[in-house]
Amino acid sequence: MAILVCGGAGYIGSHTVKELVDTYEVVVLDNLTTGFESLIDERATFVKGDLGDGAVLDRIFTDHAIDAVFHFAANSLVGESVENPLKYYRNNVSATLVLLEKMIEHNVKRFIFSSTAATYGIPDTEMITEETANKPINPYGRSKLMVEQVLADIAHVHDFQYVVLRYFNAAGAHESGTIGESHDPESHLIPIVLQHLLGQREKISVFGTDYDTADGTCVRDYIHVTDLARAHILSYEGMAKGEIANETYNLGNGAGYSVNEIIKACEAIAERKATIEYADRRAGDPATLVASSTKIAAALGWKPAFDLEAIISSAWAWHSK
Ligand SMILES: NC(=O)c1ccc[n+]([C@@H]2O[C@H](COP(=O)([O-])OP(=O)(O)OC[C@H]3O[C@@H](n4cnc5c(N)ncnc54)[C@H](O)[C@@H]3O)[C@@H](O)[C@H]2O)c1
Ligand SMILES: O=c1ccn([C@@H]2O[C@H](COP(=O)(O)OP(=O)(O)O[C@H]3O[C@H](CO)[C@H](O)[C@H](O)[C@H]3O)[C@@H](O)[C@H]2O)c(=O)[nH]1
Repeated sequence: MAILVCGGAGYIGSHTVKELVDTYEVVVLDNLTTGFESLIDERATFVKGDLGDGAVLDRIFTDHAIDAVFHFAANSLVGESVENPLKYYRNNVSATLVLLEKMIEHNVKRFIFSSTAATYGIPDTEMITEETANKPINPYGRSKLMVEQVLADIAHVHDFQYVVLRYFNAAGAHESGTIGESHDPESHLIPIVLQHLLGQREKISVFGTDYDTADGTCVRDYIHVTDLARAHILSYEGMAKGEIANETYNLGNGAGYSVNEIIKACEAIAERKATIEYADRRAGDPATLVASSTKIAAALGWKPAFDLEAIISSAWAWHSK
């Protein structure tokens, strides 16, 4: 049995492929719009193509005995989604519908979906559980929530099971040092700070200092990419064993760090001093997003193995190379 990883040339997808290939046959489908072929483990079969191309999916589902699809492929820049909503609804929703139709047609029954904390919008609680209301405030978050709703509807009428994983802030790099966070352009805080400390950026802009948090900067929950990868494998195996089906889980460390705290932690690991510019708020940023991940811990025994220091150290090792 094989696993199809859509978006397996991207940051989180490629780390998950690396965890999968020891045990499973893996097929990666990616159009390389934001991903890199060099990140894909050579033991996986790579098909360059688009999620929305039914003919490519027909070929993959005919040529390989696919038991499950892990779906990472999406556009995921919040600001861009506000500027260009149709791109997000087309790629994150419409193309996903083609994938789901082809799965049903070819009798592929298991699906793991990369969702996001952005479905919660600006939550009215500091510790977000899966019961916290979904009120996305941008097209990116809405596009992910739409797919979540589609999944519930189709699982109702088809022989089809899914797990939705709502990641908080993915960060860190693979322990082998061979792959790490590679977005171009990079928008995420930790790689930006590390690139600056390596002399690749002039300064760091801190977006907003007047939030209702201890030091005025935004607080986020950073989770190691390998912990995310392992949650996918546990979710798949839980579904395959019949232990879980049609569930939604948060994935975070349960600890919040402010932008200032992240910069300080990066400075300590890199043993270098950053040049910081305090800038205006970035549109669409909630003050605080911290996950309660007790639901997946109870259901599947998932627990993060990496704390903030391990996350930043692994990212520093990758970026320094
Ligand atoms: N990085 C984070 O902190 C974070 C947080 C929450 C959720 N997510 C979600 O996790 C997933 C992976 O994020 P990432 O940071 O690895 O992003 P990424 O951009 O590195 O990876 C996405 C991959 O999907 C591919 N892709 C996009 N559209 C495609 C299409 N139509 N057909 C085929 N391939 C396509 C891209 O080429 C890329 O390789 C996304 O769905 C994202 O929304 C990420
Ligand atoms: O140069 C920078 C970059 C970021 N930040 C701040 O650092 C925090 C973290 O920002 P990231 O861009 O690293 O991450 P986000 O919290 O914005 O986004 C992440 O979580 C979101 C859910 O809320 C989405 O899922 C998204 O895909 C995922 O990357 C935010 O307060 C942001 O304003 C800065 O101050 N300066």
